Amino acid sequence: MPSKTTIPEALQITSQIHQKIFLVDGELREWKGENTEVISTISSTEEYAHTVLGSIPNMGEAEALEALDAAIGAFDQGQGLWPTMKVKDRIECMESFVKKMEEKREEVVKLLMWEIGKSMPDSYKEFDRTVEYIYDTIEDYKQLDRNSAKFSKHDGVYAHIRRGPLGVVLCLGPYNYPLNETFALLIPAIIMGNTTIFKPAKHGVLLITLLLEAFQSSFPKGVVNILFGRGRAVAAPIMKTGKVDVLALIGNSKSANALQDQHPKSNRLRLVLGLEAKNPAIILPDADLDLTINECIAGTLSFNGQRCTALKVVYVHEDVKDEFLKRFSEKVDALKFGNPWDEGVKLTPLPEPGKPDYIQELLDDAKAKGAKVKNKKGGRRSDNYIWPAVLYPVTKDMRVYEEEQFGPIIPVVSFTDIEEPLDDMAESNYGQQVSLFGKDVYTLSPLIDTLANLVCRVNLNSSCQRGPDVYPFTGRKDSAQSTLSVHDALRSFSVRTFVAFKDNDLNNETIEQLLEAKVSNFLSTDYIL
Ligand SMILES: O=C[C@H](O)COP(=O)(O)O
Repeated sequence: MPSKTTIPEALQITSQIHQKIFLVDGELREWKGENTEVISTISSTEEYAHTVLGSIPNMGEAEALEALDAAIGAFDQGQGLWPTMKVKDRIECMESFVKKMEEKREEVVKLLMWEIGKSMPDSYKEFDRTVEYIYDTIEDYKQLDRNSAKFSKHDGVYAHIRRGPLGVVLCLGPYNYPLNETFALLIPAIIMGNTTIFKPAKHGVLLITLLLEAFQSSFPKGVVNILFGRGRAVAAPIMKTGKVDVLALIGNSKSANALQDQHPKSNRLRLVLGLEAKNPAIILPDADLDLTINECIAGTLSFNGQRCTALKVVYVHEDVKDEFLKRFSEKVDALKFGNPWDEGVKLTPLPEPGKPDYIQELLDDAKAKGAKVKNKKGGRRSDNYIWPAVLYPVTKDMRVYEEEQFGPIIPVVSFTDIEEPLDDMAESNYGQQVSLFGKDVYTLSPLIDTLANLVCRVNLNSSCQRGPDVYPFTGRKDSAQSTLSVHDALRSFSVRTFVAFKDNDLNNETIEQLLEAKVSNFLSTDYIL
């Protein structure tokens, strides 16, 4: 693992990328219009102020509609193209892509650090986790296909049931996991036989351009179309046509709702959405505080709290509140701030110029309404960074109680009756995960049952997280639509479809011939009988 990266090295990578290229209908096309500068997140520090890493095309309606036409063409042209292609051939395309992607590991990781400020270990983890996700998806897809080889028979009717694609998928990924979360949508959508239009987020976008050629050379034309620009300029015109079958987005519900509203037949639209969350930690009086504090540090502050799964409010029982606040605050102040490649760094620059100002607003609002900053460094500004603030007591009238802060600020609420956090969770607009810290099984057991009906994942004595990627990733209320995971995503991007036939002489003969001919995925699978 390289120990350091430098601006010249980052610029060398970006200068080798042909930054004015986009992918439509199997062609890497040259963009001749306006561009937008990509400024490094590390620019928020004085040392690297205003480092321009490159630029990306500022596309609009014309390119968006060309990409849509290409995706529709690749889906609709019938026999032999992507949706009807033999499963093993589709798998070969995906294997070819992932192999080419693996060759780009070092460059992609460096751009993750420079573009979004993710620490070096976490950047490698994001890349490796994504590659593993693709291989696991391929394996799971093979298994799905193998299982579908079995015929059903009920009341004299045979059925061969498979999973088929839904159509055209518009895929929009987030800046905090520009590779992993985007590909957690894109890869299952593609492998299931859908065709796609993908637009990366505004941060973490150059690293996608590193992979354009791998996409172009691995998949038939029109299967993957990649555009750049603002969501409003690119995604909205596509939605307005009403020709998108799936909106796949990880981001905020405001964008998801706005796009959904553009679709004239939104009742036909499948939604695969990963949205906001306000995951709480609940600390019971008998919790192991050493473990709890470590888990809460990771849960609240990994990648500066810029994770939808981050712990965004801590409920601590009154009996252990003082000790928790003291020790937790000391640990927060002992974390190391620095550039992503610095050894042992836990806090890194924030990507959006407005983010530290927003955190400051939340902090000022809470302080004006009676909360105190419990850690010595809390709220200090250094360059464009704001040091994590541990806030107590936080009350319902404060903005930080309600809003998904998605950054380094930690609201703490104390309770004496467990009904208090449970009522808050029941009233919340969100329902993704919870972390529960405690030991007594007779207290934990009924609580786990209750919590499991309020959120979709209860983490016992551990922080909230999405992975391992084989586990379901979803949420209740405004937190999600559909489920992601290696296994679930294949189902989220497909529909069950089948061929049925009555048991008669003509059919018996026809089926035998179809099985023999092996020309379609139906009634002729390689694994059948
Ligand atoms: O932004 C939300 C991500 O899904 C969080 O994923 P993670 O728990 O793996 O960091």
